[in-house]
Amino acid sequence: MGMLVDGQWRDVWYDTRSSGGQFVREDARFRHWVTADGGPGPEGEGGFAAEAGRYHLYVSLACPWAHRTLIMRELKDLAGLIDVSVVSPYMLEQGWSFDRAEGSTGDRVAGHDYHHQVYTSARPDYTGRVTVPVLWDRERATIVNNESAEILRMFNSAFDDLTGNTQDYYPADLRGDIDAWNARIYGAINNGVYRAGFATEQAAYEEAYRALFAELDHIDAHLGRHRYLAGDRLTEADIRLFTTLIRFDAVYHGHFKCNRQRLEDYTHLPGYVRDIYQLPGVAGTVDFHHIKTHYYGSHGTINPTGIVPAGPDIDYLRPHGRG
Ligand SMILES: N[C@@H](CCC(=O)N[C@@H](CS)C(=O)NCC(=O)O)C(=O)O
Repeated sequence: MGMLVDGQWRDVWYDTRSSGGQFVREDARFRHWVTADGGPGPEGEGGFAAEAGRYHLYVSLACPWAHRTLIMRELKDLAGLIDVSVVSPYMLEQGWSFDRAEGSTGDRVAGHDYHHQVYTSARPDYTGRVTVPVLWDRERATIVNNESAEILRMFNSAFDDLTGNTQDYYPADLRGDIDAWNARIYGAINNGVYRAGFATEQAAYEEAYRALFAELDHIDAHLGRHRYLAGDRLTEADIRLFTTLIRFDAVYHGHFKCNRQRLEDYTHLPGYVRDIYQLPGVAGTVDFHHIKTHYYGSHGTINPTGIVPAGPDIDYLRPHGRG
């Protein structure tokens, strides 16, 4: 664990002292956009046209943010156009690293040993955290974007002419609703589990814990009336929620002390998770070995022994009863 400062790797843990024991997530730094014709995207310069084989996705199978992009890649038939490198599940002194053990792939573009080298090859004097996912452009040899929410949007539409898949997970008529769900789910749930787990003061932990379960309660009730968050259509808001929920009982409940109850103890959330898990292509993106090994094996301050729990034993393929 660490970060780059002026292109030099420093092995430092998150600073929670300056924020009253709270974990504060840093904004991603690379914000360019791939567009169908290479024209400018909403936040970045142009010059990144959608092309088969040009872009590469660096992910961790453990990471819920990277997981979103892997799911969208499946749902949008992008696997043949955008290839993937999978980092080692362990994030230790050098941060994310590359090897070929345990289902990792190594760095398939440049053969780097460490993910921070991907960042410094894009920007030699980079200062900031070194995170996954990263969308890499082979042609310009740089990072296009390292913010999963934006990579998700690009995957949703930029490559449609190449794939012929025009399924829209951010449809214009539902955007207000989707944006509202995303905002509350990011704070209370996606980032909320981390705010609970990485808190270093009791009050900061309890505040995150309360907000997390209040929001899960709210969503569980909502899912009693609707199949998905925005009604009867699966949208990106569901994908963004799913990647946290599928990790909940295996990791966040124990490791991050989110233990008021298990996700499986809710009424509607478990079937909703299975519904999404059973969509074509999704189950193949879920790797519980990487998920558990990463969290329990990488956070020495939280789990010093590195013992990885054997359970839970949950069958995500049993009927979901929704639909
Ligand atoms: N806002 C980013 C966050 C990504 C992120 O924080 N990824 C984690 C893994 S789950 C990471 O790489 N952390 C390394 C670090 O913070 O040093 C996104 O959604 O893409």
